[in-house]
Amino acid sequence: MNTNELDFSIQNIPFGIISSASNSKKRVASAYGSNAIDLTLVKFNGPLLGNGVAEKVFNQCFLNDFMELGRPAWREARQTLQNLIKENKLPAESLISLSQVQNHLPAKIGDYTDFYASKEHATNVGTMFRGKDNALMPNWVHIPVGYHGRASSVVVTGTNLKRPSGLILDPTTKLPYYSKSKKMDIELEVAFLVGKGNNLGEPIKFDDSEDHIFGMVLMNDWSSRDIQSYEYVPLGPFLGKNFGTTVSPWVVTLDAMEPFRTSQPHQDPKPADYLTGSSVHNAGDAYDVNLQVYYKTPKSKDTLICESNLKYMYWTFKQQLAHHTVNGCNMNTGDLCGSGTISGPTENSFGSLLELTWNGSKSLNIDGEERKFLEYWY
Ligand SMILES: O=C(O)/C=C/C(=O)CC(=O)CC(=O)O
Ligand SMILES: [Ca+2]
Ligand SMILES: [Mg+2]
Repeated sequence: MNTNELDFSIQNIPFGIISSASNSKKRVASAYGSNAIDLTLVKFNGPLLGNGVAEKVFNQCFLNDFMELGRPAWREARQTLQNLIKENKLPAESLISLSQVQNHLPAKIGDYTDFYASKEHATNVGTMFRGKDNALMPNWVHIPVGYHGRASSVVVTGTNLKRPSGLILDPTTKLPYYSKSKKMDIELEVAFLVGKGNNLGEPIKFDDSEDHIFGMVLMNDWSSRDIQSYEYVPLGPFLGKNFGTTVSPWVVTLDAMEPFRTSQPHQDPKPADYLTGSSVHNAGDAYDVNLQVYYKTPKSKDTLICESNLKYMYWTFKQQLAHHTVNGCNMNTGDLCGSGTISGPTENSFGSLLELTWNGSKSLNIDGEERKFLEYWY
């Protein structure tokens, strides 16, 4: 098999936390081909990771200590691993089949913020919640709109979540009643993890923002639409969102993403200077990454319901980080920032069931079964 075609090619070299049957201790790993690479069993001799530093930061149950070292150290780890792979010198004992490892939450996440960066998603949701004349608020094209989420309920993919209950509106009586959510939804997102933070009062400049981003994970911002649509006025998402958010276990660094750089959607009006920096505006700060959502019922096969792309984000991660800190807000190592639901221009690229079924007004065909939101037996 050509390993360049694998998710875990020599270009990728992601970082994550694993444990295994033979060693139940959580520790830092990378992945190559069909194996995890246990980084506690690899020798790192470089200037930044030698002298016992690697042993210290890789013998941890979260990536935070490694992330705190900064981009030159992340690069050194990546290059060391790429060289060892090329020379076929990875120690045999460091390789564990991915089917034999358990993946864990990659970082200790202190704070979680979720943005709202797809213009198509914001317009679609706004149309459904507020009507088409108030769909996209006038501020949306000037600032990357976001809200503070809840870090405690961010868990690794595969963790079971319970359907939330709460107050939802009865459209006839116009009064809320307590119920299990009947409109359980997903949100297709990519999130970045902050590597190095900033001091309170000292914004991260747009031009420096990439050095503060450790890497990206896939994220599902599970959402209860009936709880959300009742509670969100005027302060925004709360219990409809904070019952669980899942992230992928492997963090893909920005260096791995370099070949996929592309332009973001045209920004008109041109954003404020702190959101564009000194470079030519929109010089390629977006990433071309195909994203897919599959729906599976207990009986069905995996059924493709959405094909989107990370490049549809109107506001880039660099702009989001510059914006988040422009007022002096401090970010810490391990903070998680979600892109916002990544919907594209066509109907099959909508990143939530809310949009794909237009708030339940039409159904999806899942391998012969009809679905609107995530099944609820009334
Ligand atoms: O009230 C609205 O317009 C909707 C807000 C959200 O659903 C927030 C959210 O999670 C943003 C996103 O994922 O793009
Ligand atoms: Ca979201
Ligand atoms: Mg969520």
